[in-house]
Amino acid sequence: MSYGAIFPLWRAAAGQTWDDYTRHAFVKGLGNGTLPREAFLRYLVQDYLFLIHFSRAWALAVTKAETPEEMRACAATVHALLDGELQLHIETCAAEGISEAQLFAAREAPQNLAYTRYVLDAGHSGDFLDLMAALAVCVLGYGEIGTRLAAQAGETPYADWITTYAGAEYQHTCREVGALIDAATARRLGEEPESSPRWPRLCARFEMATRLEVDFWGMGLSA
Ligand SMILES: Cc1ncc(C[n+]2csc(CCO)c2C)c(N)n1
Repeated sequence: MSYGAIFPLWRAAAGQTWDDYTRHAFVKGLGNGTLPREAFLRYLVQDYLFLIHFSRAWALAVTKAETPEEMRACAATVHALLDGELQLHIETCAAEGISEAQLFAAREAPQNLAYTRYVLDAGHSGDFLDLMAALAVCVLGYGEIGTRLAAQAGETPYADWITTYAGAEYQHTCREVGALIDAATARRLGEEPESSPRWPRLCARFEMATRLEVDFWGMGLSA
C-alpha cells in the first residue's frame, strides 16, 4: 500500500499528523459501525461539495501539466470524480430524500472551505508538483483507510463506503496517482528529489493538507 516512491516519503514527513488523519475517531466509527447516522450524512453532504471542488483542482492540474500523459491522467480523474465517485454520495443522499440540487446548494462548512481552497491555491500559486502534494493526501489517504477498514471487517452499516475505497478499482487509481506523482517529481526535481530546495515546501504542503483532513473528520463529528 505504498503507492509509489514519493508518497511514502511525504507520509513519513507528516509524522503523527498522518496517523491523526487515517486513524481518526470518525474512521474508527465507520469501521465498527458506531458512527451516528447523522454524522455520516453531515459528512457526506459536505464531501459532495468537497469533491466538486476537487474536480476543479484536478481540472487545474490539466492546465498545469507539462506532458500529454500528465494531461490525460488528470483529465481522467476529473471524469472519474464527476461521473463515478460522486454517485455514492448522490445515491446515498437520494435515499435520505436529499436531491443533487440540494447537495450542490448546501452551505459549505468552514473546514471544507479551508481545505478545498487551500488545495486550489496550491495549484494557483505553485506548479503541478505543489498541486500534487496537496491532492495526494486525500486520494492516497482514503486508499490506505479503506484497505485497513476492509481488513478489520467489523459489523458496520458503512460497508458500502469501505468497499468503495478498499475495492480493486479505487486501489488501481491510487497506484496510478502514485506513479503520476513519481514521474512528475523525477521530471521536475531529478533523481534526488529530497536534495532539491523545493522539497521542504512540498512536504509542508502535504502536511498542511493532512491537518485539514483531520479537521474535516472533526467537522463530521461535531454538529
Ligand atoms: C475529505 C475527503 N478526503 C478525501 C476523499 C477521497 N477522495 C478525494 S478525491 C478522490 C478521488 C480521486 O480519484 C477521493 C477518493 C474524500 N472523498 N473526501
